Amino acid sequence: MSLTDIIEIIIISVLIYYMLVWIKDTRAWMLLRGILVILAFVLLAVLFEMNTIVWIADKLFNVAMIAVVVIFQPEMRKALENLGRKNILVNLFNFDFNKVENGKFSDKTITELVKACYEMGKVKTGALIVVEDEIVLTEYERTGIAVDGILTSQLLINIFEKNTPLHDGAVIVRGDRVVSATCYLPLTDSLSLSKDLGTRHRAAVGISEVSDSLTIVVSEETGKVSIALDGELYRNVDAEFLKNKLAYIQKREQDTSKVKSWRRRLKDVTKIRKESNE
Ligand SMILES: Nc1ncnc2c1ncn2[C@@H]1O[C@H](COP(=O)(O)OP(=O)(O)OP(=O)(O)O)[C@@H](O)[C@H]1O
Repeated sequence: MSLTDIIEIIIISVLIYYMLVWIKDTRAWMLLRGILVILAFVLLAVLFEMNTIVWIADKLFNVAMIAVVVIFQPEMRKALENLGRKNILVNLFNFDFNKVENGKFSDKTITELVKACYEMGKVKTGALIVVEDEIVLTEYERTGIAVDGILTSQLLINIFEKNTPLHDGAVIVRGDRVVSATCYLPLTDSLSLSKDLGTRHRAAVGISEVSDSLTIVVSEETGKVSIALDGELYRNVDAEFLKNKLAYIQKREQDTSKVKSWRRRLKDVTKIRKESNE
């Protein structure tokens, strides 16, 4: 056995491990159990030489593979997006062309967001605000009207004011700017979401399932503020909780851009050296 074989075994083991973890974390787990039942059935058919069943199973195999890809398209897409999001790829190939350098939002933006949400809650103005993280939401941004303005509580309150042209749909926030309003988001088909929640909350959970964004919902009915993050809905949160979650997203961005800031620091050092040489 050569060194290459050992490396190959390690790579395949790691890939199988990550695939099993992925299957366990998604709806694919149920599917895998279903497939195992069918495989056991086919195995029995082979053992007892039930040739017609074996022939049907053989013919259905290719169709089943295509069906799996179609059924799990959202999960596969998310898995690939997660792969592309990993620091190694992003930093090696600099794939995040759409991200502005130093694109994380400031503490001021957090304060303005929290202020706007609770002020809108007080007067029961409905709002849906998506705070983008690493995954760029261009395809959803395109469904709305471009705004590209610095985020302030006044701007958000103005956008969501009832009977104004921009109040319907979602606002997308990138860094310290509101990039787009009236955006249409994908709705979740989660059955675990409470029946008393309507499409605004479903849209918030929907976008959190397909991206790493944090979405804030202000209910028009109750004035309560909720957060959707990683497919979970945190209902009726207080200002402190919202602030902490936003700070967590802000820090997470800072963590992923460690290599960038390291590069920037390297550039600065080279610049200082050049200047001192001159
Ligand atoms: N797919 C979507 N993308 C973006 N915004 C949406 C989407 N679906 C609904 N909305 C927004 O939600 C509003 C309707 O909210 P609805 O009353 O159905 O939701 P809700 O979850 O009960 O919220 P609320 O508590 O505010 O009533 C729409 O007017 C629209 O602004």
